[in-house]
Amino acid sequence: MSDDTNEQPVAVLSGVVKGYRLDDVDVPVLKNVDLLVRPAQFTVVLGPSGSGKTTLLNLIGCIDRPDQGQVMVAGQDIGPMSDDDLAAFRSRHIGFIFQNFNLLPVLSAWENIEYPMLLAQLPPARRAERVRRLLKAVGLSDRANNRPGQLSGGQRQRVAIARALALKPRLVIADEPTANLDSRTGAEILQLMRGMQQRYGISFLFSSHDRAVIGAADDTVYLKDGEIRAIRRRPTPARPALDLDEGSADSTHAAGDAR
Ligand SMILES: Nc1ncnc2c1ncn2[C@@H]1O[C@H](COP(=O)(O)OP(=O)(O)OP(=O)(O)O)[C@@H](O)[C@H]1O
Repeated sequence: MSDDTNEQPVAVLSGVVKGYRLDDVDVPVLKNVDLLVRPAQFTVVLGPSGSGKTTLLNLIGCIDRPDQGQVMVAGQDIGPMSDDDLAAFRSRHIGFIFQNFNLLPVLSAWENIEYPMLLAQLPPARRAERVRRLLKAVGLSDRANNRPGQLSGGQRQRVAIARALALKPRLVIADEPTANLDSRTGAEILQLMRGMQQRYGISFLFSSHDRAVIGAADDTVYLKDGEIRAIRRRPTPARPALDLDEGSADSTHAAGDAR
């Protein structure tokens, strides 16, 4: 690896090759990618359309496996895992945030956040306490019973952030998380994610064209034609992290959000 860090990474890619087969033709997408994703940082992947950003995020998000090379996430090589093991590993270690929020429309904010914990069979009392803390942390305690259709875009993304954190992941993958928000709301969402990242020591890995997201990045990965052309890292001091189930759940959101 060419990356230089003394910290335990959340993901390490070595010699990763990934392509797709279209009409009997192999289309290479990622070509010999080496990357280290630092813990508790904002990492943004930049690149032109078709450069392989989503393909890269899908590998690190354990949605897909490499054709060649190795993808280590939270210290585990995902290549040899069965589909079931990979799915279980993904839900335990990784949260996802999407530009379209992807909330279940018939469920309330509370139920959307609780849903991953139900699937993971957490006991009811633990679920309830964690949903309460997460709603407070994203500034939506008073919207627990609202369904997504009764929330603004920014509030929906807050619910999605809380849901992404429900199983205490080490890594949150956010695909253009501010793309469908106006710039002020996008800035609030960014600030909220920064607060979560610092408070709970979570890594955020973004794909984004939003200048505000790019400007906030600790690490920026430039992808072109399936190759990493440059990595810029800002030195960031390590901070002590809280456990989601411990300490106070004070809101870390920007003022004036609870519209
Ligand atoms: N499932 C698939 N089957 C076939 N080809 C695919 C598949 N997924 C992606 N590709 C191709 O791989 C290349 C890289 O796609 P990818 O979605 O990773 O790019 P991207 O950088 O995220 O692009 P964008 O910014 O437009 O979302 C593109 O040429 C795309 O057409």
